Amino acid sequence: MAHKAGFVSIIGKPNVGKSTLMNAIVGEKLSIITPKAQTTRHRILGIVNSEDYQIVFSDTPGIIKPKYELQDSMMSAVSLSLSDADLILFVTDIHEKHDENDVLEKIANSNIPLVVLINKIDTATQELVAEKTAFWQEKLNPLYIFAISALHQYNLEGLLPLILEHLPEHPAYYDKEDLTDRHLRFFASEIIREKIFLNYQKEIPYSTEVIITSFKEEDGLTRISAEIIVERDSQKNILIGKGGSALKKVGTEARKDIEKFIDQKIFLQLFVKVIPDWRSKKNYLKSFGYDS
Ligand SMILES: Nc1nc2c(ncn2[C@@H]2O[C@H](COP(=O)(O)OP(=O)(O)OP(=O)(O)O)[C@@H](O)[C@H]2O)c(=O)[nH]1
Repeated sequence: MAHKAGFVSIIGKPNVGKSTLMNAIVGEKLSIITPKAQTTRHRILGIVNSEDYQIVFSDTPGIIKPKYELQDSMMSAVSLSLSDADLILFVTDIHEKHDENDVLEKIANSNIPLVVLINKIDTATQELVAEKTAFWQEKLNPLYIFAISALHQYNLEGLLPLILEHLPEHPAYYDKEDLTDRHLRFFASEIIREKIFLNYQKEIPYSTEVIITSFKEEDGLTRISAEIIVERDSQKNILIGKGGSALKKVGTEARKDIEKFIDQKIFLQLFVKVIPDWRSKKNYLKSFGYDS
């Protein structure tokens, strides 16, 4: 059999379960998963390798209407991933409302083979599943529709064979040993950001960015320093907490997860820095890796 390789884009609104799905398929915790919307800002690649194929998954930021610069650059990540995909997996939450016709149009008009995944069916009745299946059939006329639960890994078995069927014959794009094209430091920053999302309320998670300023592997120990960027002094105070208690909790939780991920002891130092209005400033966004 000839070798197959290609790109699969996982697309959908925020919080529908894209990261959960990709992680279930890739089998490693590559994307961060939290119960809050829009936690995925970057285009993350997960790669599934075997002797005969290589599937490159991109997990795009949830589809949204751009409100400020940061969201603009998220939308261009979505467009980019539509442009180079061999197959689109459109993920929708079974309970989601479908008011974004512009986005659906973009997908329907892309001429790329389309599979609709109706997710979170563990939270719905059979009648609703049937109703939504008919709705998406009519709306997008996809090649296939699967009713799934990414979280409980239900009805995902058919997905891999279907993807392979639509992958072109092509040599591998990435080294077969690699699981992802991102460096460990990227995952370290994503894990820290996940802990911020889990530990703080309201606007704090959306006003922060994490930058790894140093990542040094020594014998048996990795030393990591990270800056947490916020927009205002008041946010800095909340992040740090009374006597540093809040930041300490984030640091401890992040350290444990990073240690599990890289399978090595780490020493983690966190600093909080205020950059007023960083989300609206293009040059900062660029230095954080959001290139538009
Ligand atoms: N009940 C149920 N919950 C699910 C399922 N799949 C995902 N979730 C939950 O939905 C929430 C969002 O999941 P994510 O995978 O982060 O969603 P996402 O689409 O990647 O979100 P963004 O990164 O914000 O675009 C998490 O709390 C998941 O545990 C499912 O099949 N059933």
